[in-house]
Amino acid sequence: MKQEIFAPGLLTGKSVLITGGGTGIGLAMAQLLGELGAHVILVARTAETLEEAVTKLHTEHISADCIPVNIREEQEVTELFDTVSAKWGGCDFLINNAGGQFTAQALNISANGFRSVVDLNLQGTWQMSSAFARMLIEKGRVGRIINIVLCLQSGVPGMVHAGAARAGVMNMTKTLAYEWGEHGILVNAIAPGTIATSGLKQYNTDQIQKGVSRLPVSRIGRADEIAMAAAYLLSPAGSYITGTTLEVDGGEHLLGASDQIKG
Ligand SMILES: CCCCCCCCC/C=C/C(=O)SCCNC(=O)CCNC(=O)[C@H](O)C(C)(C)COP(=O)(O)OP(=O)(O)OC[C@H]1O[C@@H](n2cnc3c(N)ncnc32)[C@H](O)[C@@H]1OP(=O)(O)O
Ligand SMILES: NC(=O)C1=CN([C@@H]2O[C@H](COP(=O)(O)OP(=O)(O)OC[C@H]3O[C@@H](n4cnc5c(N)ncnc54)[C@H](OP(=O)(O)O)[C@@H]3O)[C@@H](O)[C@H]2O)C=CC1
Repeated sequence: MKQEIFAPGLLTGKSVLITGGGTGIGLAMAQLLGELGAHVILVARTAETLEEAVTKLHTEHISADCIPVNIREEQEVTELFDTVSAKWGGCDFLINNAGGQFTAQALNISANGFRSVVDLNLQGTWQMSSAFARMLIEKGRVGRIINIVLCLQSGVPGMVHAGAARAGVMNMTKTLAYEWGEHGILVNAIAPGTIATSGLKQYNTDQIQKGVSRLPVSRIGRADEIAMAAAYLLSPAGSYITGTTLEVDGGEHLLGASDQIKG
């Protein structure tokens, strides 16, 4: 199906670095962008998971490599881009997909609990974006960034830390699009709704089903539906789009806070 939507070889000659690329939505993006000809570089903390993903992609004739990195660690991020520069001369696209949180009522979240989620979703995304842009500007190359965020229009009950962090990323997306436009760097975000991945295992299945049944498109989303949005933004069709957040959520952003799950 995907091959019928996007032209074969659409991304040949391009390379894309995907954080959280060894699992779920990140792996689905690696698969589609790789099928379309891109060289994919997967980044996450767990080397074993990354290596399994790369092996799988190689069996599908996709050009893939991986580098274990914790995006919360500034030094590791700096070294990552040194390696990407030295090995491949840089890369064209960055997808900030790594992220997550634990669910808890706001009153049960400590300062450190809040900080750990902000560190991952906001600070980590900032560190990756900043290092990527510096690399491009130094090399005189253009590029694109996609930030994977969260559907948060009505607040995010049970995930105050993640909602706040992702709202920060959505605003950062606009500012960086503005500031880095002159360097030929496009910056956009995709806000997924509820997407069937192993990342959902920490949530109650009945609650997910209940939430999903209230959606205008009353089914759970698929990881490849997020991947197709990313392919669109990274293709020549996305060349005049910057500073926007694309909701791929079956209409979840139209629901009120009372329709959402409490932590
Ligand atoms: C409409 C349809 C709707 C459908 C509804 C479904 C919508 C789902 C939408 C989103 C889906 C996804 O994101 S899917 C992606 C899922 N993947 C993930 O979330 C995994 C990512 N998680 C992580 O990496 C980590 O857990 C992360 C959150 C960053 C924390 O990492 P750390 O190693 O720093 O964590 P720790 O050291 O263990 O803990 C740090 C502090 O947090 C506290 N802490 C940890 N768990 C806690 C908990 N459950 N409750 C309170 N506090 C907690 C600890 O006590 C520590 O605080 P102190 O005790 O004070 O020190
Ligand atoms: N599934 C859903 O319904 C939704 C998901 N999202 C977001 O989409 C993204 C992908 O989620 P999904 O695929 O579902 O779930 P996953 O749990 O599979 O994805 C999270 C990925 O992030 C990586 N990661 C976590 N922390 C770090 C870190 N500090 N440094 C580097 N990598 C890290 C993980 O790998 P490792 O643990 O090896 O580091 C993992 O590959 C996440 O940001 C998630 O919040 C947003 C809305 C809905």
